Amino acid sequence: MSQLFCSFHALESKGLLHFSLNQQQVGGNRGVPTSYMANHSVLRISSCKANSEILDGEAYKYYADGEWKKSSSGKLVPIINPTTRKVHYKVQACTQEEVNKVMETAKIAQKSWAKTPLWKRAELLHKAASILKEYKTPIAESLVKEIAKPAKDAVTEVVRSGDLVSYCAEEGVRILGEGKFLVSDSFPGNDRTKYCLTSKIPLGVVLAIPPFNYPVNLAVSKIAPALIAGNSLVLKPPTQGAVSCLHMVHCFHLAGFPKGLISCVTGKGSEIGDFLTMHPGVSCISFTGGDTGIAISKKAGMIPLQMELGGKDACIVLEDADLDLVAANIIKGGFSYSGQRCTAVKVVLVMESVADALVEKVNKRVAKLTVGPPEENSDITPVVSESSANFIEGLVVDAKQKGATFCQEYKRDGNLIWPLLLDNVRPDMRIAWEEPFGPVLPVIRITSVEEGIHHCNASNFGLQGCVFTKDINKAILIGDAMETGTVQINSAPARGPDHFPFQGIKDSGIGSQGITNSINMMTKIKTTVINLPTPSYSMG
Ligand SMILES: NC(=O)c1ccc[n+]([C@@H]2O[C@H](COP(=O)([O-])OP(=O)(O)OC[C@H]3O[C@@H](n4cnc5c(N)ncnc54)[C@H](O)[C@@H]3O)[C@@H](O)[C@H]2O)c1
Repeated sequence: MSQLFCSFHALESKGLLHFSLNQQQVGGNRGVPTSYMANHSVLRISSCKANSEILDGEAYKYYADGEWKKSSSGKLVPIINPTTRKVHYKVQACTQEEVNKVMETAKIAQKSWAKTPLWKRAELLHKAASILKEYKTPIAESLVKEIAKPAKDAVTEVVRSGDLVSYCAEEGVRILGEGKFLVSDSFPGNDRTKYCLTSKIPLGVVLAIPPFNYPVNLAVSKIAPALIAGNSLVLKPPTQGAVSCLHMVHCFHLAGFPKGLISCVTGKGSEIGDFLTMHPGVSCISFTGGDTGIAISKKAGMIPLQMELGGKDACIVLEDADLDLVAANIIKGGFSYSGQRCTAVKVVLVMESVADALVEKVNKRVAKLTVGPPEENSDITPVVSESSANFIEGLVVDAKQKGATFCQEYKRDGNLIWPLLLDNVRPDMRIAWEEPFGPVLPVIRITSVEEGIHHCNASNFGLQGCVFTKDINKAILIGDAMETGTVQINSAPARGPDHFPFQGIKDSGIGSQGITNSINMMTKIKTTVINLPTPSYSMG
């Protein structure tokens, strides 16, 4: 048995090799193992082969035409580990010429994919989902190193992504298997001489651009609906998160999707970003991120756009709320993954009469949050980059100068910022409106519910919001008055479960996500009309 084991410490240090070889060898189109044992020191032979495919020395290759390639640019983009602030990975800096080639092959691959039966498309997606779950360890480890996601949450992100892909395959065969049948005589002046058949057809090439904070989950939430609907897919991963995305794409490669159907191009936004989003070969853009999405929307051509952008999710707390429940949700909603979530609670609007009690309860819980490296599963880990930490600090300094009450001392070490609750924040402070994307949470005391709704609606964002009260009638009225894509009653904002519709209004986005909505968005309706020489009515 021992001769079947191989150990590659160099690769292991890159988070690539974490599986043990056993004798129940392998299945799958490209030699993918059917099962792995997470042994953390050795690896299956087939997995050695697979991983050597995606690495060139220290650098990760990009994926095009079913192959792992080095860019002809000869240049690499470094990925900085937010914890150590040192270069941890390197990815290819793809050129515009390489983007052109990817677009060409994506277009060709899509044509035959559209002719692949729906059940076969679903079957491949199920296969990719199960490989993704088997590969959770190396993908999760990249998430830890690239974006400082706590180790446990990193695994959860990958498993959730596998579930999303499977759910999407199932949902796709149901909703794409149905069309409509219309008859002409329902419209005034018409006899029943026309039968109209509608079906959903693919758009072509979908460009997917996810953000750094959920690079795997927010990539598959675009990839799976695009593929089940018969589109091809070009992925442009975020720089921080690119290696996790490449590992994830490798799972789709191993599942055996046709060549050119999925591509993953890495590189600098400044060199290939605009080139990709304005490329004539792109038929649809699904983007999740910040203000970059607004700029992309203005530059993109006449194609469907799915934009999920920033948020400033308000948490409105009424006098009758269960304050322990509110405090628990503020901690979960405001501080998990160090506040780097689009749906994080980003401003608390609490009735003055219960504000002292709530702030005290939240402070007690803040004191229990652990702060440190993601490898140790700390609650608060370094934010993604130095520039992000500097931005957050700018908001804190502004609040200090304008007289906010600091419930904790402001503390920062490199990219690590300790959790901070700012009480008595006023509307003239930047943090009342801007998205810190860090573990700093403002509390604004309000004297009426209307004041809270007004603050929520005065924001340029409208992603989610939440309201805490025991009075369901009031909750409904307040929820209806809040100009946000979703309102949560008695819980923190959240994107999942992934089949729920998810959308922002105003600067928070265009269109709606969630599995069903994304599949529909990545299709268009085609109709075929059968014209009869004489009217025909069924009698029975
Ligand atoms: N609404 C949502 O569903 C949702 C979910 C997660 C994150 N977000 C938002 O994302 C932001 C944080 O993520 P981020 O910092 O990665 O966002 P970002 O806007 O800086 O980057 C998002 C993506 O755009 C790419 N990009 C940058 N310049 C580009 C260009 N010119 N052309 C094409 N692509 C380009 C980046 O590489 C990245 O992949 C926050 O504002 C957060 O609220 C929103």
